[in-house]
Amino acid sequence: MPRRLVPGTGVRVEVPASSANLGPGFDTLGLALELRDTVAVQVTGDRLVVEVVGEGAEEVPRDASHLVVACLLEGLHRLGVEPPAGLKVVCRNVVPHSRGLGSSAAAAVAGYAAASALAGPLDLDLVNDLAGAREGHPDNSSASVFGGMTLSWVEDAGDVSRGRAVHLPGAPARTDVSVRTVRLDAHPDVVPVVLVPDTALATATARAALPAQVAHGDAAANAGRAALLVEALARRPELLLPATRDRLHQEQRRAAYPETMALVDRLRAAGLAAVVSGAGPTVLVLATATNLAVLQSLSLPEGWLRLAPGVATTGVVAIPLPA
Ligand SMILES: Nc1ncnc2c1ncn2[C@@H]1O[C@H](COP(=O)(O)OP(=O)(O)O)[C@@H](O)[C@H]1O
Ligand SMILES: N[C@@H](CCOP(=O)(O)O)C(=O)O
Repeated sequence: MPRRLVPGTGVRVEVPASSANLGPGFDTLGLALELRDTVAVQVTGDRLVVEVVGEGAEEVPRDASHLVVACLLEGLHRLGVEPPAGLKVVCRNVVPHSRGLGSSAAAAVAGYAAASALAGPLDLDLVNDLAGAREGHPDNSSASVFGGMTLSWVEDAGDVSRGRAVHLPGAPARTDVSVRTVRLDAHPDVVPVVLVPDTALATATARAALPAQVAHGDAAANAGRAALLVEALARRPELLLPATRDRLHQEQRRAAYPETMALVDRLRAAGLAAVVSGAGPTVLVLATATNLAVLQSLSLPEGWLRLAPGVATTGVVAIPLPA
């Protein structure tokens, strides 16, 4: 028998943006950024009301297909909670959409976290699993869930250690993946700076530009750089420039974001650890106290915005709302 939520029950969720890949850590590494979307959910009378202010307000739907709402309803269903007859969902969006700052992952995390917190204590592992499965790559969503720097991987369906899978009678088939994450603190000298253009690129479009196969040498080179990057980000920021060299995805997507790659090339030539943020077109610079002034002295192309949001050391939080 599904549980029912009492009208008046509510929760406010705050979820950080993320930058994925960080160069060679394709689909694996993420860094949470202190730019937060806020979603307030209240169980009400008889209909769904969705209000949106801020980023994406002109574009996103106001019905059950809204990404936060869809994940919220799916999460409740998986947790054996009857979808309430009425819901008010108020979204205050700060994370730019389709720029490579993990807005869709943040929205999914917000929806699943709200469901989990309404059903009981917030279960971060469950949220990580569901959001990673929905996104199809766990790098952004894990950073939004746990904060800091995250290393995520996916267990195979047959792996006995797959852990937190949820099977409920009547629920849709569970995904055949289980997301695992290790969270690390970035070195305090690392200053993430994002350079955000005024043009959008859907992640799905950028993923479609990737080749189906990669050369063994490129894969081996990336494995080495990704391993080095963990050490550079956590303990030795002076190694960030070589550690952020990628051979698996950035060059392969150059045609999808030529201005982004031109900027990455220019910044790297100036000694800055610049990479494409996620699937672009934003550029992420992992600056340090020693080279921040160089970055600040460089001009940006017309229409680009420079932000230094800082690392979000905490991930998603859920705060109960008074009835
Ligand atoms: N806060 C949000 N609320 C509703 N939908 C969102 C939200 N954030 C992102 N989306 C959806 O996700 C799309 C962007 O996802 P995606 O292409 O993966 O880019 P990003 O790099 O920003 O995650 C938006 O066009 C919108 O459909
Ligand atoms: N690993 C993914 C990351 C996508 O990040 P987003 O912020 O652009 O959604 C990829 O590179 O495709």
